[in-house]
Amino acid sequence: MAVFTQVAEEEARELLRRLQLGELRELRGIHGGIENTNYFATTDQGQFVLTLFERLSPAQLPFYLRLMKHLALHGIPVPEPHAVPGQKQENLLLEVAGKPAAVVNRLRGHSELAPGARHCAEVGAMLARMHLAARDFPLSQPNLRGLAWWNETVPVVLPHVDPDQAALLRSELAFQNHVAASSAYAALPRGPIHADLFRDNVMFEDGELTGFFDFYFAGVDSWLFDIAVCLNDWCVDLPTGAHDAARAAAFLRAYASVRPLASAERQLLPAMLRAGALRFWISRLWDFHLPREAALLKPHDPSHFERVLRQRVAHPPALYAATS
Ligand SMILES: Nc1ncnc2c1ncn2[C@@H]1O[C@H](COP(=O)(O)OP(=O)(O)OP(=O)(O)O)[C@@H](O)[C@H]1O
Ligand SMILES: N[C@@H](CCO)C(=O)O
Repeated sequence: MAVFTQVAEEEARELLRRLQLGELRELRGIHGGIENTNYFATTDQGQFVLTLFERLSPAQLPFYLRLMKHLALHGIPVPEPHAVPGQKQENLLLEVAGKPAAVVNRLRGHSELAPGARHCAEVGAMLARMHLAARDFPLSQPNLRGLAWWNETVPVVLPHVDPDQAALLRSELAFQNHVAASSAYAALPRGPIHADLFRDNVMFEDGELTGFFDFYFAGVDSWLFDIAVCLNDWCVDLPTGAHDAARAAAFLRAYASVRPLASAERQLLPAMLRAGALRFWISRLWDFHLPREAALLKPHDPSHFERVLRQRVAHPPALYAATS
């Protein structure tokens, strides 16, 4: 369940009035997600989502909320956060029940958990549009689950894994540090990325993409890393983690039709697929073995991304044809 903090209807009604989003008709807790408290709020003007941030530091939130606003204003379908009219429009962070909070538009549709090549192509094309639309976003915050975090966290999870897994974590981390020091890596185009665009963070309605959401791992990093995170989720078979060449080609062709990949990106794609798998293997190991507040977390299976990483190392996919 994902209502960690109860919100009184009266408080939600008052807030929606202040935001000039209409008169509350229904407030319903959302039973999904493990990080934040979420409610669907329906008013006589539309459908919104009220999120109370349970864990994220208020210092990090303006980057996420203003990025969503920026993307929405540039025509990318993402939940648009609302500010109180008359106050500074960049002030999107609200307070509800003593917690930092936001009110955003509700996206239509549902997540496509068994995507085909057409869904992957839609996500690829929209991801490229999103990268381009975020180029002039003025705030900067690093990807807080990037290389520095992997270097910090691998030693923390090593005591919890077997010797074979420890050897793979150590060697892959060394490989990624080596890649990050290369001139090709320095040449990768960068900007704000979603960094967690899995199947459950995208909505479709009648086969059409209606939006990307859950931007709370976004940060500035290489665009290629975002592509790799998507390929590792949208274009692998669950639960084996095996690469699906048709879906990957559809994704990459659609992405490259909006923004052709640079030569450094084509060169580093296999390495970045390994990086994307390593990132989620580490975070899942961390959540599994070192739960922060056990009651709030139902950790994802870490072994899935161990399998994806082993596959990426053993069989670097030949994806280049789709990218040029
Ligand atoms: N803007 C939105 N429009 C439509 N549905 C939304 C929106 N935001 C959240 N939801 C719904 O609420 C559910 C939970 O949201 P979300 O996945 O962001 O949870 P979380 O706890 O914040 O994060 P996590 O996915 O990391 O557990 C989503 O699966 C989705 O069904
Ligand atoms: N997408 C992440 C969860 C964090 O939102 C995972 O599958 O491990």
